[in-house]
Amino acid sequence: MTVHIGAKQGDIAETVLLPGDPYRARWAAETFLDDARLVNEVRGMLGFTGTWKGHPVTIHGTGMGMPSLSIYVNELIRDYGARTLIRIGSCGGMQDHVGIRDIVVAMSCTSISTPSRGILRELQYAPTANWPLLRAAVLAAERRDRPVHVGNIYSSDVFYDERPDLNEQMERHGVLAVEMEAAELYTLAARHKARALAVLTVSDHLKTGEALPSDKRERSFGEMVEISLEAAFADS
Ligand SMILES: O=P(O)(O)O[C@H]1O[C@H](CO)[C@@H](O)[C@H]1O
Ligand SMILES: O=c1cc[nH]c(=O)[nH]1
Repeated sequence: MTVHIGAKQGDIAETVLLPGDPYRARWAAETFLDDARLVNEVRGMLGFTGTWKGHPVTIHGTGMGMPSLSIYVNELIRDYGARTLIRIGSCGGMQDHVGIRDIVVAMSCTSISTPSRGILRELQYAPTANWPLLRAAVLAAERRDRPVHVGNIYSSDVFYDERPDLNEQMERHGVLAVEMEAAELYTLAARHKARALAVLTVSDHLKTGEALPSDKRERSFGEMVEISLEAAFADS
């Protein structure tokens, strides 16, 4: 047990899928895993462990924003031995060609700041996906009949953004979508020699104002879960 995770040693799999929403963790575990059992509910942050095609998998919520994700990912890696960590999140489209419900696979993450800023200081570190996971996820996504976009995303500290000028520059420089966790996930994984990826589904669009309701964010988006599971075990 850790301060924030009540699971016993051995209750967490080496492969962990990480939605921001703990109820999406429950939905994904019930939908995609066999023999899923609750392994954490400290502070209502639900984590489940089961198997997918015989492989042990944990699906654990991170909460919203990089400080919250940092707590769970630090404990999952350092105390429970997680080695492959894939964020399954929602995001806001920032380009005209990125549509609602499209899949975005994050190759790299732009940010203003992350919790690691304190140690990276003046370094403009570029949080980057694990290449074998990225390649496997893109191949898995391309096998489906749904648009997939691969590239740079923006990991923001805020949902209610007040800097349209920055969004304009990011759109101009090809940033595909905005979310709030992946940059710190990639940074922590690099620091601890683990593998990380973010597979996202577009739930909102910054340019058109479209937005899916909360129940769709919690209980749909199955393709990003399947793509993530296929990518995690592509080499096994
Ligand atoms: O759907 P999740 O995974 O929570 O991800 C996105 O949704 C939340 C904001 O509504 C932020 O956590 C953002 O990154
Ligand atoms: O617009 C959005 C949608 C999802 N998540 C975000 O952080 N922003």
